[in-house]
Amino acid sequence: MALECVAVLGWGDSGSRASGLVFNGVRNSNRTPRKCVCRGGFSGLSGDSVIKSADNQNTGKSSNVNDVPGKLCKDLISLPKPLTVADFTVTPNDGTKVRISFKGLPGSFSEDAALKAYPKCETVPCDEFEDTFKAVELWLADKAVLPIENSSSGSIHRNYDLLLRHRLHIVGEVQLAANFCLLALPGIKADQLKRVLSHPQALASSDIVLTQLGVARENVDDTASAAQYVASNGLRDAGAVASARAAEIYGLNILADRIQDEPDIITRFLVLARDPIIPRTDKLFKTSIVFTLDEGPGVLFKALAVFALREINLTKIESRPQRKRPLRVVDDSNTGTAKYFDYLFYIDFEASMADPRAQNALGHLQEFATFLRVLGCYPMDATL
Ligand SMILES: O=C(O)C(=O)Cc1ccccc1
Repeated sequence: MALECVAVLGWGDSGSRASGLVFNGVRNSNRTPRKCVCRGGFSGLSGDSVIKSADNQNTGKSSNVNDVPGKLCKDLISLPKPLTVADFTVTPNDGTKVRISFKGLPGSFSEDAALKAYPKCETVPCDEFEDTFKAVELWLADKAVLPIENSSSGSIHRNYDLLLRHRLHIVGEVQLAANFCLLALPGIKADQLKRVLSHPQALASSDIVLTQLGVARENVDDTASAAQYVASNGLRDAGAVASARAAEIYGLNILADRIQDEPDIITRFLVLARDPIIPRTDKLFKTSIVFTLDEGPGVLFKALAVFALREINLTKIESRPQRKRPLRVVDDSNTGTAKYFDYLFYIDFEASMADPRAQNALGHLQEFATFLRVLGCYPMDATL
């Protein structure tokens, strides 16, 4: 079992700032990777400089790393190395695999999304969306991949609610064009199928082909579970809508490929992590926020204006009722008492938090929003 880690990280040269930032993290070094305890200012110092300052602290004398005897030198080399930008990159450079949690069985489209983002990752299948969050929170996984919206059926509302309930940060997005295949046991032909199992969204997106076949549709949790169920129960009258990778994993045949009604059905997934990434301006970044507003005419207009005024493009807006406080009671002496739904607004906008326009827009929004949280700032997926 790895040790729990607390690292105190120095940013820039200021000691006061350095001592202010405490986070839990995994430090990669060129020794056996493990969670480690690192304390001290790492600000802009080379490894040698750190060795020197440690030596100076012990002896009170000035020394040069080249002068120290072999034994001491060896001990010093085994000291933790200063954190570098590489420690914050998505893929460890020592060959260890990033562990990514996803909902579903191996072969599901969510696993495809994880593999698209991190081709060498180790995937961690989970039963429920909530478990993918917990896996990261409990250090069983480094990141979670979560579908958030789909070009044919829209937002996955439950996952918006989970983003708010948990404290993970959005660190990336993945857009995946799913290729839905009709799978069956080897030797079975399409006209022998009486029913087809899959995730409801895959069944809905393959409506034309399934209607032509005249089969009954059965919902299951994810596309790969459908394939696994047909294979492990040896079902000769049942097919599954799933990926080509699921066919390979569960030993099924592909009877038809690209059976979706529209040629491109895109699912957008979010990548979540315990720590946020450092926003940059040298490539396209997106920021996701959630906020609440007071009741009143034009308040949403005013909220959207903070972005329009700074020419910041919005890519998504979603509203969800506030579960804990669903109704707002408004008393008006003229019109009486009214009850309104109280909403959370989720917005994605095309700007990095390192961009002053984004900072000013959020500063402006904060002046009248009753609650505001930045869910993450992350590079846009421009691969499709
Ligand atoms: O069921 C799956 O394989 C999933 O990952 C959910 C899903 C279903 C259909 C399209 C994209 C994601």
